[in-house]
Amino acid sequence: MVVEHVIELKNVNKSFDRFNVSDVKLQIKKGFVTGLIGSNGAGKSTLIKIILNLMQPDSGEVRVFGMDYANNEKSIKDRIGFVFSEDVLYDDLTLYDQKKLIAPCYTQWDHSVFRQYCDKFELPLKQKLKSFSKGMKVKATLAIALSHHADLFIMDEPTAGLDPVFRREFLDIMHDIMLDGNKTIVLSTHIMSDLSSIADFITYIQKGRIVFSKEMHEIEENYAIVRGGIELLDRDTEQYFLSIKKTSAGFEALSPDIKTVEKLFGTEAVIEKASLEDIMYYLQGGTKVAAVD
Ligand SMILES: Nc1ncnc2c1ncn2[C@@H]1O[C@H](COP(=O)(O)OP(=O)(O)OP(=O)(O)O)[C@@H](O)[C@H]1O
Repeated sequence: MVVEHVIELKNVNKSFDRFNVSDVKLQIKKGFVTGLIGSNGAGKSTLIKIILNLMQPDSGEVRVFGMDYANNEKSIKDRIGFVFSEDVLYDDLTLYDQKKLIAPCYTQWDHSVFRQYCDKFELPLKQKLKSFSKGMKVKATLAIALSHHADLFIMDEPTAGLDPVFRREFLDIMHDIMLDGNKTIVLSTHIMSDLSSIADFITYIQKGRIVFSKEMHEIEENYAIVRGGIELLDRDTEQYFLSIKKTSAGFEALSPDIKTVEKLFGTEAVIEKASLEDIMYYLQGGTKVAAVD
């Protein structure tokens, strides 16, 4: 069976006292990098925990590699490399001992790959993990994630706490992984520039709901910020915007369709391509005037 979608979530719901993940439908394509974006508390980590079966949904279906966790947990986890920015290692162990504990959990653990990454990342194997800096701990988790020939990498803010030089190195490693053609990466991050360089798809989460999942190039080519005088806005023109902010000088608005707004406003408005940051900013703050597909 060829599994085109490495991860598939159907109508997933999860309720906490003050937060709900609502009716999440998500398909992650094999062989691509998907970036999960959303503001603090939007639900990215919760979704990642659900995908990894570290948290169970109240309802809905989660399939990874076409399989469910109820019957295939071990074989699914065997093929996933995960990285969290949170501490997931045992502080009282050395990295060497931590590795000895983890290696048997994976059928394809590769000692030589682990050694290579420890050398590359300059990680001391015989030092207790509590003496590692935050960045060193992330690198250690990354070395582990990369050492068992995983097919799917799931990373929750992997570059948080990493210096700019290593962040670039991290992106190079991600590029190298993707050269294989069969690997898939899902990563959540607040660093939009990282995504512009590696993400093929962007899934945007807001208040526990998926607002959109789109191809990166589609976003880059079509989304626009439009600035102009308030007289340009009326019921007809407003329908081309997802969000409008009115200011004393006029309006600023987000459109998902640069060609149409260019035709509509010509030189009367200033029209620029929108960045991912722009899109998040406007979708969160402006007056919402249309549904995002
Ligand atoms: N176990 C839990 N019990 C109660 N509430 C929870 C639990 N886990 C997460 N939440 C709540 O769910 C919401 C979403 O949290 P989550 O960590 O998924 O967001 P996030 O998008 O990853 O945020 P950030 O970018 O700040 O890391 C928050 O309001 C959080 O308080």
